[in-house]
Amino acid sequence: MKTINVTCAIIQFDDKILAVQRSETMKLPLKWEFPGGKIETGESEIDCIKREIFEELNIKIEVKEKLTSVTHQYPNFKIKLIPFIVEYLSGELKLREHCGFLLAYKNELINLDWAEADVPILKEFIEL
Ligand SMILES: Nc1nc2c([nH]c(=O)n2[C@H]2C[C@H](O)[C@@H](COP(=O)(O)OP(=O)(O)OP(=O)(O)O)O2)c(=O)[nH]1
Repeated sequence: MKTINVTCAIIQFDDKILAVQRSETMKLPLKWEFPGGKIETGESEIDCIKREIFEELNIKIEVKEKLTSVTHQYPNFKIKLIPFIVEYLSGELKLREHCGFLLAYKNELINLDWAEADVPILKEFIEL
C-alpha cells in the first residue's frame, strides 16, 4: 500500500503546546493530533508544514527542529508522519478544519486521545 507523507507541527506558544482535535467528518474522527498535512508533489517538508499551518490555523510559524519520523499502518492506509518543533510567529489563531484545540504544558499532553501515529512523536518530545 502507498505511504502518505504527512508533516506535523509541535507549535510552542511561550511554554505551552498546541494540540488540535480532528472533526467528526475527517478520517480518524475526534482524535487529537499535531496540525499539518500531506506533502504535495515537488514540495519540501518545510514548505509543506508552513503552508498547512497557515491553511489550517491562519498563523505563521518558524521551524526550529525536526524530530524522528514515524511510519504507521492504520487499517485503511499507511502514513509517514514527519514532525517539526516550531515557534509561533504571527497571526490570529483560527480553526479552519479542526473541531477543537487546546494549549497545554508538555506533561499534560499525554492524557489526550491521540491519533496512533502521534504517540511515538509525543514520547520523543516529552523526553527532550
Ligand atoms: N495533520 C496530521 N495528520 C495526522 C497526524 N497523525 C496522523 O495519523 N495523521 C493522519 C490523518 C490523515 O489521515 C493524514 C493527514 O492527512 P490530512 O489531514 O492532510 O488529510 P485528510 O485527513 O483531510 O485526508 P483526505 O480526506 O484529504 O484524504 O495523516 C498528525 O499529527 N497531524
